[in-house]
Amino acid sequence: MTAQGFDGVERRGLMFVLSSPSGAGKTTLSRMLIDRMPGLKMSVSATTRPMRPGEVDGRDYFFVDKVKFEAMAKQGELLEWATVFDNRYGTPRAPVEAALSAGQDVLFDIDWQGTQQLREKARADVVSVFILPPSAADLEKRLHTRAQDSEEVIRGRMNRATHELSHWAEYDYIVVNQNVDDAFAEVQSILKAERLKRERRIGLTEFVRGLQRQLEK
Ligand SMILES: Nc1nc2c(ncn2[C@@H]2O[C@H](COP(=O)(O)OP(=O)(O)O)[C@@H](O)[C@H]2O)c(=O)[nH]1
Ligand SMILES: Nc1ncnc2c1ncn2[C@@H]1O[C@H](COP(=O)(O)OP(=O)(O)O)[C@@H](O)[C@H]1O
Repeated sequence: MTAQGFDGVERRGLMFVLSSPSGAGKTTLSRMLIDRMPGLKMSVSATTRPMRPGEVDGRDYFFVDKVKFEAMAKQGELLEWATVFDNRYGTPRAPVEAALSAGQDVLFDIDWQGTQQLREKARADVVSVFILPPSAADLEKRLHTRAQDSEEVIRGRMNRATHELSHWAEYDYIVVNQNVDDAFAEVQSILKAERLKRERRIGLTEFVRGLQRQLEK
């Protein structure tokens, strides 16, 4: 699984994970990353939760029923999966493997349970970012302004936020999403720096040898 860096040095593709309590801004930041960062592909999850207004099957999620989800899990088609808010969510394996071997990095919007499973499978290739809301009041306001869930679902998501938050320290980076442009710039810097890490850049030895040969002439 290798990617060509923008400077021509070959490197391993990475798995870039964003997690947060619901409403903190993962979806917003993911869309900005996909639009503005070449070489990054979104992993589209399968879920048993109902589609929200404005969501598109195959773009936001693959919306499947419980029977289909169980069959996918049983046949090893999911790289990881978890139950969140009484619904099942999982990452289809094939598109991730195809993207990585085509030299792309893959972006995941998954919860802490999925992040743990990815880390167990490919620790060195996983870069994880936890997004925090600036305050509980902002989180609640964002869940309301999104206007896509019932009062009851919003209450459930607020109640679960404390549990989600408790996993913040398992992540490599923490970003507070107060101003969305600032938060995006921070997440983008993390990805740019991680792409340059020496241990991912398997083509470096050859590149430096080439430089040395040129210097010796
Ligand atoms: N483990 C795992 N979690 C997922 C996956 N897809 C989405 N999630 C998480 O499930 C939670 C609920 O997602 P969703 O219903 O879209 O609500 P959101 O929190 O408003 O984005 C979020 O924490 C997502 O990150 C997946 O494939 N695997
Ligand atoms: N920095 C921000 N300031 C104000 N509103 C925001 C900010 N970031 C995201 N939002 C809004 O908050 C709502 C929830 O964001 P979303 O990206 O759907 O969160 P998540 O995917 O984590 O559940 C959306 O309506 C989004 O437009």
